[in-house]
Amino acid sequence: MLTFQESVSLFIKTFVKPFESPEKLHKGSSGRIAFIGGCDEYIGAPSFAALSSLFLGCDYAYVLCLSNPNPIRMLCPDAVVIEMKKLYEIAREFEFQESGISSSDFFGLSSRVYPTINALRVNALSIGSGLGRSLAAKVMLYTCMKVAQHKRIPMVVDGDGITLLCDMVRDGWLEFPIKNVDITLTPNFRELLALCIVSKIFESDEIRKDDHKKRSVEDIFKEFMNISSQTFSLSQAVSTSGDAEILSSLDDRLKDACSLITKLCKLTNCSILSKGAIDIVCVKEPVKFSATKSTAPSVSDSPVCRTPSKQPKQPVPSLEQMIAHDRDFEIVCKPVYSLKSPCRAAGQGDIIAGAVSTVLASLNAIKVRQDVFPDEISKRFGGLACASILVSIAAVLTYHKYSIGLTTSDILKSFKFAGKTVEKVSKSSVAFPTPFSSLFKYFNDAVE
Ligand SMILES: NC(=O)C1=CN([C@@H]2O[C@H](COP(=O)(O)OP(=O)(O)OC[C@H]3O[C@@H](n4cnc5c(N)ncnc54)[C@H](O)[C@@H]3O)[C@@H](O)[C@H]2O)[C@@H](O)CC1
Ligand SMILES: Nc1ncnc2c1ncn2[C@@H]1O[C@H](COP(=O)(O)OP(=O)(O)OP(=O)(O)O)[C@@H](O)[C@H]1O
Repeated sequence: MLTFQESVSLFIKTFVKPFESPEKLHKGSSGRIAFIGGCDEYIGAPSFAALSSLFLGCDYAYVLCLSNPNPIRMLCPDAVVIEMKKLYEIAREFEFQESGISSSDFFGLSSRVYPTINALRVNALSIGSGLGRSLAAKVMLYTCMKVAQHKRIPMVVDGDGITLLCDMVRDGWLEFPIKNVDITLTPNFRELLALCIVSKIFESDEIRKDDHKKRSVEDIFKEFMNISSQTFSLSQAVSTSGDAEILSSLDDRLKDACSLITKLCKLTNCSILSKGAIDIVCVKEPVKFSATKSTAPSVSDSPVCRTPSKQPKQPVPSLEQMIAHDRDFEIVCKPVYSLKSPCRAAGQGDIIAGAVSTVLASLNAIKVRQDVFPDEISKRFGGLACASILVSIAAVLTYHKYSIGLTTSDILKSFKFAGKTVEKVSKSSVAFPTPFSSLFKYFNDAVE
């Protein structure tokens, strides 16, 4: 297993490798991604995600939105924007019904949109940025899971997508662990807490046993958020010294957060990039699809709407059962130390979702990179941590320029130089593994 810094550096080295032989490239070689997001309220979020992916080298971005597509087309003319408003309108009728929607109507709606999503030639799906929480959004989430499973492509679930996923598990429509779909979750603090609640992590024996100090998981969460000022300085020290492995000096509470996220990863069977003052990347072995034709993700036959207390038919297995069942379940979970911008402009999470999707699409699209890494986990870890670091650096550099006037659109403009930075670092003679200070310096040079 590679160290943190080795994983990130190797990812940087290999990320731009295909560009060395451009004659072999064609449109889409470096990633084709569909972003499913955007509703009447949120136009910016899917545009941020799609632009972030295009800026990091993705060749082709689709946006499938539940609203009028024209504003997104204006914001993001480089993306192919597909309108799914009809689904929204049909589903809305069911939302007004007293009894909610029946399972057969739900699956009916899903099968109406399945052909549209399945027809897209993509290496990854990314759902949730500004998706809203309508019934149509839920149908899109379920349908994307089916498509991702059928096409055997990675799927990123962000923002409202995570909230809907939690709702569906709570209402008995989906079960954790999610099987046969390669999902990476990118929760913010609130979404992480929702995932923990719905996965019943708080009830697992392992958590109770671990929690000598009898703190509730909510307390651990609060402390996790409160450590930001301490870990912020540690993070800065790591970034400048280039030593990302000073885990011995890690705050105990950050260790708690890592162990919690590792358990969540096991319970959900999803990789996780948890966003906050310190991003935490938790990567599991990518899904091994069974050789036989896969079935849809398990969804029970119960109504999907207005049944908040509906329980899953089968109880979620305990952590011990899962570990016993999945003996070779390998997981790496580490905090990502990086300089952070103190300005919390909304939409930064959407940029991360775009970057993460690009990394996963590119790993999926270009098989040659797979030989360079000793194992799948290091490769994925390097990619996700790299995405987090690049967005953070872009935010810091832009903050230095605009101070509190910083907006997410400004960060995106800087993020356009992430690709150039990665290319320069990969071609430079800086030591391997690359110190983060070098990454920062190259990014700064590129932006200026
Ligand atoms: N311009 C746009 O179109 C934007 C759309 N967005 C989308 O809007 C949807 C909902 O996101 P929202 O940001 O409204 O909802 P969130 O779930 O992120 O936040 C809801 C509330 O949770 C609390 N919260 C969130 N993070 C917290 C933290 N770290 N510590 C303490 N409390 C915290 C805050 O009180 C916040 O108002 C998502 O799909 C997202 O992608 C956002 O990305 C913002 C920008
Ligand atoms: N307290 C913080 N201090 C410094 N940086 C932070 C803090 N919280 C989040 N960030 C940075 O912002 C990024 C996005 O996290 P955030 O919690 O804003 O996600 P989000 O809520 O999904 O964003 P969005 O506004 O797009 O919905 C993180 O990955 C991190 O780099």
